[in-house]
Amino acid sequence: MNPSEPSVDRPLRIALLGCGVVGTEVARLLTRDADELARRVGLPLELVGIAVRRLDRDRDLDVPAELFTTDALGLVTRGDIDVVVEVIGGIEPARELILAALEAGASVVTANKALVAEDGARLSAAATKAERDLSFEAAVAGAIPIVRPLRESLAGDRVQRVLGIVNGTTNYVLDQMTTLGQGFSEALEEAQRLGYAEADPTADIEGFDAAAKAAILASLAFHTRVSLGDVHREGISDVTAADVRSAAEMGCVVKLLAICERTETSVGARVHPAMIPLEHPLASVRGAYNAVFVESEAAGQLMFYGPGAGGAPTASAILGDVVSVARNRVREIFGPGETTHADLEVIDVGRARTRYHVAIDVQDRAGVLAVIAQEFARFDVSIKNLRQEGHGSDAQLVIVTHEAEDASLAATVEALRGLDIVRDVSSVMRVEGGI
Ligand SMILES: NC(=O)C1=CN([C@@H]2O[C@H](COP(=O)(O)OP(=O)(O)OC[C@H]3O[C@@H](n4cnc5c(N)ncnc54)[C@H](OP(=O)(O)O)[C@@H]3O)[C@@H](O)[C@H]2O)C=CC1
Ligand SMILES: N[C@@H](CC=O)C(=O)O
Repeated sequence: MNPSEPSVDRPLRIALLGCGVVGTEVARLLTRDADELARRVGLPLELVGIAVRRLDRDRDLDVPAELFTTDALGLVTRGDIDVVVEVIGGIEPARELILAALEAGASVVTANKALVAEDGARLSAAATKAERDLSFEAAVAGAIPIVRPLRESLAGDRVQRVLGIVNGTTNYVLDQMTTLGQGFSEALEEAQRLGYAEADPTADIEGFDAAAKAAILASLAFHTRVSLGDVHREGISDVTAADVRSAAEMGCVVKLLAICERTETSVGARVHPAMIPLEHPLASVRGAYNAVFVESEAAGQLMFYGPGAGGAPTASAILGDVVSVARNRVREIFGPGETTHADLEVIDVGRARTRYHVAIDVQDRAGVLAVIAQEFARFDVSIKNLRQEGHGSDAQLVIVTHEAEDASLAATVEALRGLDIVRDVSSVMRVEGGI
């Protein structure tokens, strides 16, 4: 057989698991663009079933009612499915369904970052064993191509750092708070209404979603397995209007960042709010947009930017994967399979190097600055700048440190809290990206 000739000569059958914000758009594009997709793949793609939780729901989708089923397992194991698209979310039943689909001979496309971050190694091994594809471009940063660039385009380079805004909901909320002075709850409700948030928005707000994406990015970028539990995680629920103001006074903006770094022998991944200077490219990432900076040895700095959440943008990434795995099915090939072959130590956030912005409410009396400075020096943390606001019982010191180990910075803050001249350490936030 000529390897460039298709070895399958019938329409490819697609099963869709989930028809919510993302699934609805996937089904819409698959049906609307059927002819065009058939030309790109080499064979027609036929949507043969859509698994949902409830059949009685009103759906804004023009497909035959008989496509819908509540028997997702029956759908993926019926024996003639070529590609399963999983957009249910969460761990179970998504994991069971994906494993069953692979075992039944289907390739799988998923947007499920929670599952890929938690059990990516098992899913990947199952795909390799079944000689099928497992693709998850939509799991990180919505429409932005970043999984494939890390897994394929940069596979010959040495990536040193990945710094990104990878959660659309929290970026939307922080942006609304910063630019419109909107309240936290109001902004979150809006993000939910626009389809950006997870089914349980705690996953967004508390940083779990971004941490899952950081685990996937670090695993791909550094070719070593980084799991969700390895990622240090802080969300944005403690970010106050005062933090946002304080950042603005320093010429900064508050963003929820995912930071993945490697040394010769180790990797680290963390997610937390941070102040970044307005002139930094990530500062201008607005609304539900995402951006991922990649620093690699040979290529230098690369930036990937685009819509990070929402039905249509996410469906775009999924359809890209569908076309890609369908082309492989047509030729009966698969790959590239597991790419995490290095075995680097995953280090704790305490060993990460960063800077802190600290606002300390103090009793303003003689020698107070010396006492505070001494605490920083005791933990080997150097002060970059210090400014005093107010005086007497209203005095506040605002300090920005030089880079130090996160553990030393945390110990300094702990020690400050124990001083009798300190009324409160009212804000502690990491500072990233220069200034
Ligand atoms: N929304 C976004 O912007 C993005 C989402 N993602 C990921 O995409 C996935 C889907 O997200 P989203 O579309 O927003 O989620 P939704 O909550 O909008 O949709 C979930 C869908 O799954 C169906 N479902 C739930 N449980 C089951 C079950 N046990 N069996 C069959 N179907 C079930 C629901 O059925 P029913 O309709 O009957 O309730 C619904 O159709 C998640 O993994 C999410 O993390 C990734 C990138 C962006
Ligand atoms: N809830 C997620 C959706 C996309 O991954 C987000 O807000 O980024």
